Amino acid sequence: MITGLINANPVVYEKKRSVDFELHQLVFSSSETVYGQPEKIPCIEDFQLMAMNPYGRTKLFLEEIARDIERVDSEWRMILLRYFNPVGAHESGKLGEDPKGIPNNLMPYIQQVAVGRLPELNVYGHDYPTADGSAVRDYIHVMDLADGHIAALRKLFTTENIGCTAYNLGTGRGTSVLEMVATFEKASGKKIPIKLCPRRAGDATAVYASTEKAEKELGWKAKYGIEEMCRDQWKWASQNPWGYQSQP
Ligand SMILES: O=c1ccn([C@@H]2O[C@H](COP(=O)(O)OP(=O)(O)O[C@H]3O[C@H](CO)[C@@H](O)[C@H](O)[C@H]3O)[C@@H](O)[C@H]2O)c(=O)[nH]1
Repeated sequence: MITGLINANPVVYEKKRSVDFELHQLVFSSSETVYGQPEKIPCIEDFQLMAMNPYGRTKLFLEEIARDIERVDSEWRMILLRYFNPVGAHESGKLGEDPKGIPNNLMPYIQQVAVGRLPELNVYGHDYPTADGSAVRDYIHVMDLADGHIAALRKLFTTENIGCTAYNLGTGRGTSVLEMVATFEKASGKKIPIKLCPRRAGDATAVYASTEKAEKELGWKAKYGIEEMCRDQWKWASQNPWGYQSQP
């Protein structure tokens, strides 16, 4: 029996292929982005879903395809894991994220400012209806995320009638962009210069997870807070300022 774990790549469902490989169990890496601009927070798994940007639509489409497959072929067992915002690195400082080019995401960008590769962080949006005006997300340590996958696989292997079920992988805590910058500055001892910029198109105001379903059904709960996320991200960055490359 093969269990598939796939990320952003589209999955093409081919009956013949699934029979050849006996692939009928799948963990899909979905994303909090499928909640779009939620009317209420925390986000609960049975909320109505929507896409606010092209990336979000890929995740939404793939979730829908997974649900369609399960509806027509009950042999399938699928878990859709909705990652919130994964950050941090392995605590050894040897494994971390190394995006190509200028990073799109907040933490890799902050990290590159801290090591001197970029001059300042553009903070997209300072007029959101949040405590400090910057957008709020649910950041989750990558090691917690990894444990969440193990819990999901256990659930998949032991639950005959799981069907196609979604779980949030988040901490349940919302943190603003400016709070994240301040926490990283503390963890690294580096000043992160910021420039307040207009909102980025396609961004939601505030998104964080309800963790109840994952806690109850997967027996999984995030252990780390933003201090540990920033500590481990900085360990990786300070030991590997140019990621896996030597300095160009
Ligand atoms: O240079 C930057 C980058 C981001 N942000 C803000 O920081 C927040 C978080 O942004 P980002 O790290 O890009 O993540 P999101 O856009 O919230 O989430 C996307 O990126 C995540 C990390 O890959 C995925 O987990 C999500 O599914 C996907 O929706 C947002 O308010 C951004 O506007 C900045 O202010 N400056």
